[in-house]
Amino acid sequence: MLQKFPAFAGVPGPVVVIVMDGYGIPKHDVGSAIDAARKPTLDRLFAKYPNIRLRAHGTAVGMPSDDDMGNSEVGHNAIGAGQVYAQGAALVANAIAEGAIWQGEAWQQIVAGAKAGRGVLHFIGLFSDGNVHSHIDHLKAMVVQAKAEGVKTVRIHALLDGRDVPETSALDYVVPFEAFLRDISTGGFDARIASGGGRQTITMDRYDANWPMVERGWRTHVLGEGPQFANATEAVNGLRERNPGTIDQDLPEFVIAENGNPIGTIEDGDSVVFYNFRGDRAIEITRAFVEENFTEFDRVRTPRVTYAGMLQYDGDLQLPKRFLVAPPAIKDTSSEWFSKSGLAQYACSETQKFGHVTYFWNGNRSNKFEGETWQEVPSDVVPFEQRPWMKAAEITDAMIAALQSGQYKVLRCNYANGDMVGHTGNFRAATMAIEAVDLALSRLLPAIDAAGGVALITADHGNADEMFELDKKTKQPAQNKDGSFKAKTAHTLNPVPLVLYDNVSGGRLDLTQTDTAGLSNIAATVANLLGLQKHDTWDESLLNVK
Ligand SMILES: O=C(O)[C@H](O)COP(=O)(O)O
Ligand SMILES: [Mn+2]
Ligand SMILES: [Mn+2]
Repeated sequence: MLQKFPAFAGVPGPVVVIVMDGYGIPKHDVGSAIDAARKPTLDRLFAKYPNIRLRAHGTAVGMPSDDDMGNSEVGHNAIGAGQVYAQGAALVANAIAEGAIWQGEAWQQIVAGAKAGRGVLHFIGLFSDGNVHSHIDHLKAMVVQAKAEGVKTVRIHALLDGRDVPETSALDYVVPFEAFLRDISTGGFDARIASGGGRQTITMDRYDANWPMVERGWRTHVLGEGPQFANATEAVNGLRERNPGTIDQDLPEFVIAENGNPIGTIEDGDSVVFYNFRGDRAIEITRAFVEENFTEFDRVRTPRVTYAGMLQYDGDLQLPKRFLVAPPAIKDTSSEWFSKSGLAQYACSETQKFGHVTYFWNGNRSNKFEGETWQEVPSDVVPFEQRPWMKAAEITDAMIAALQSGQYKVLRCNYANGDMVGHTGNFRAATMAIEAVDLALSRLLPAIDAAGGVALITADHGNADEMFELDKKTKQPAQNKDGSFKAKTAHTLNPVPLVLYDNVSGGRLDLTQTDTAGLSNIAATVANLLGLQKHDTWDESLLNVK
């Protein structure tokens, strides 16, 4: 049970945390869909209510360096847990730098498994240095080590990114990596890219949104079905020619073949490492490999393999059982402690972000704490630039109903729009995404007033705030030769807002801007608004009671 907070007895109604996914504070108005959007509700919030800036990237959310952008996993982990843990990206980099990963039982079983079979080790994962789901340097280190430990054949199944890195940068990774693989393939060792495709087309679905995407990945990587090319460089060039204007994340699948035979199907006795460290988009394909009674799609053939994830992706489900690096041990989350303090909690988002406000929020656990209600609004399966409003209205309906029920003391939701539409690189659609969130807030806030509650309105990281790539030197929006701007699909390094929407305290409550204020300060702030002290392990509250 959390102790009472002496300075403030708590607001009469509920405390609502609203995450506007991908809503950063822009540095430039050029290229900011947030500046371009008509957003009277947000404008009024920033003009009339206490608001500060929070750090949402780099070391403030457990990333290895301040050059790393934030992302949903680390952002929601920090908000929900009220603490900063060294995250997957940092844990894996350290385990490799120190060599601890090679001493681990999981790596040894992967190598032993491959050697006992045909000698084939497969790596499947996101093929970039985005450091959101994976890092290509981790893959490189594992290929080098596999050779040193006597594995004969390595096959890589490369998911093209263009979502955490520039939108058509695939060849910047594929060309040098294929050269590296050619150089290291000596003395009977043979390492090649064997299949792949755009990350939004195959394999990396999340939250059960689109299983056919995972099935397509299985058929590509495991069964070797798909358009054939001689190598991955030719595949990327060929697929671009056949699909003009398609950005990397949306490219179709490809298979590398020799004389019509795929070079890297996955067979009995092989070892498979899924080398993403982040779990949301790793869980479905992992289930396809490890579940005996799997019914989500017809696997056609189920090779008996030694399978490992880079991390364990779900602590409650222990998925997968074998993993190369231990995930951050996230403890004492706000959901757990509000639950132990007897508070009923409500969490809502649409499918694309549902796990963000539940599983990520609760420290990468898929089980609820007592007194939690989780509501998922099914997302459409469409390119989101075609529906930038997404399910903002339906999430708002659900939140209003939950507020009106009077059952919940702590509520949270995530509006996916700024992020999911920001990732498409479509500027016009991204402004509409922000406008949809603004409209949703204009409906939700009066319901919070009616319930005697307050809201903290924030974001997990930026995205729609920078829709054009920045020039590396000038940090200004970069232009193509013809004067047009280069579309940007990735997150940003910008801070995010924290607004306190409070019409109940009579002006007693304010927010304190500190140099280090970040997402991990939100949990303690919520506790204080509830009239409770923070848990000892949480970072400081930003609430200032006058
Ligand atoms: O998985 C994704 O869609 C992107 O890599 C990161 O976006 P998110 O961190 O906002 O989910
Ligand atoms: Mn996000
Ligand atoms: Mn995102």
